[in-house]
Amino acid sequence: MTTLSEMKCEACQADAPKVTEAELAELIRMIPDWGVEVRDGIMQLERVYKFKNFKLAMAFTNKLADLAEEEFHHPGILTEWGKVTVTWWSHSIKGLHKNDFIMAAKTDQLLD
Ligand SMILES: C[C@H](O)[C@H](O)[C@H]1CNC2=NC(N)=NC(=O)C2=N1
Repeated sequence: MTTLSEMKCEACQADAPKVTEAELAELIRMIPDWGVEVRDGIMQLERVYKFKNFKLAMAFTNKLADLAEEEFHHPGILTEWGKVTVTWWSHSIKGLHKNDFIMAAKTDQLLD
């Protein structure tokens, strides 16, 4: 069975469907270190990664930027000393698409 991190994002059209509640319940279990936040009515996936210092946090941030460009799907990123907060949602549909779960799983792989 293909895991989320092995999947590719699909082009995110403005009329693409948000994940249903049932899909959300199934997909969130596949990325157990991620939480769901709602900001300005927009559902988002979020995880905080901890690092030993700012240099390591920045190195992770740069790898994430490359990943986002490869998939042309981009996160919110807050990079601080020893900490990177990553937030995934689909701007075009103002909510969560399967792409966001794929990218969250791929983000976790950057730690390997
Ligand atoms: C213009 C629009 O932002 C682009 O088509 C892409 C770029 N990256 C993106 N990233 C995310 N997270 N959501 C989008 O809808 C999105 N759209």
